[in-house]
Amino acid sequence: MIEAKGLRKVYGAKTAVDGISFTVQPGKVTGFLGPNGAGKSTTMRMIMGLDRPTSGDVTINGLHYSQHKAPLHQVGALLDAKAVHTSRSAYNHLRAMAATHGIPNARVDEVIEMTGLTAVAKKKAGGFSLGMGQRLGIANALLGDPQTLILDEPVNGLDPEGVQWVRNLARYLAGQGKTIFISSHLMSEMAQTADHLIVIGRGKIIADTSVDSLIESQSRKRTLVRTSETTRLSELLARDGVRVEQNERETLEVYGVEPIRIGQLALDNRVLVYELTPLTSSLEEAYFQLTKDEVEYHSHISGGPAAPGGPGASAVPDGASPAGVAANSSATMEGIQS
Ligand SMILES: Nc1ncnc2c1ncn2[C@@H]1O[C@H](COP(=O)(O)OP(=O)(O)OP(=O)(O)O)[C@@H](O)[C@H]1O
Repeated sequence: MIEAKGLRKVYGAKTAVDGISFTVQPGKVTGFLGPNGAGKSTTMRMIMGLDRPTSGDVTINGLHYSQHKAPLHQVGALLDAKAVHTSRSAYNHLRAMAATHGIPNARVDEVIEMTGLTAVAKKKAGGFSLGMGQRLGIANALLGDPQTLILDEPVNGLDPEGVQWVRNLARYLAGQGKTIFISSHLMSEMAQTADHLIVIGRGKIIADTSVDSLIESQSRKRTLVRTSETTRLSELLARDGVRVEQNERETLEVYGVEPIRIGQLALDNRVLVYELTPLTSSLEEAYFQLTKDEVEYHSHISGGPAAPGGPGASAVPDGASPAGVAANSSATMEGIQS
């Protein structure tokens, strides 16, 4: 279980994460959803002890990352693994990592198999495609058979088969009772993978709910009504203060009331209705509604957003990534190996 309480991270003048509290439960896939710059990666880095919170606290199974005696068995993470630059083969990289943590080679074979890397395991990881790099990052995260898995945008740049694979893996591991926390800026992806969603915008939590409840809470209640007496039914509804729109002939869209109320009103007034269909927003619409004021715009004209390590960044020594964390800098990857 991951528990964050009042978690906050300020970089200079920028509040990346603004006092958020949430719990990520075992046995579920929890999606961490938000537009670019919302604070997802910063939160995940704080969970993994890579960034020190400005205030607040976050624990994994009751302890800070650094307090765990065998962290690799507690939590594995793939953080921002866009590329893996190493001259070692995937196999040797994982073996070196396993050796430093007393993990048997048999587990290396297992994770290579699980992540579909068998055919390329002896090849240099530096030459891997994006998808293979992601798989290696996930293999790395799975090495200690951790109870908790944290994946930051794991499907970015993957082909449909890779996306499906990550989805199945997440669901399989959650089914085994593990805590799975996955970030994404794509609602469509999360809707198919997650049981629960934590939505973040500009460093603040804007929803912490099940996928179904999110749709329910965001969708404006609308009913499609087909009747040959649109004018009469519109007048009857309007008399009750109900908003009605006529889009096509014999078709009304009625807002904010249950279909049964419309049906009853029609029946009481002997108006023939031949269709009453509740309309719900898609999850994508619900997400857009929720985050439309929270999107952060960056100018990329003069160098883009502040680079990590910029003013006010917390001091994490180069190559000091905790074991079990895959990252996209070669320095960090080598730091893990050594
Ligand atoms: N080291 C840093 N120094 C200064 N600002 C930072 C640093 N790291 C992140 N930020 C800023 O904090 C905010 C949150 O960034 P973060 O990377 O956590 O968002 P995100 O939700 O993961 O976004 P994305 O989907 O684009 O990766 C952004 O405005 C970002 O520019």
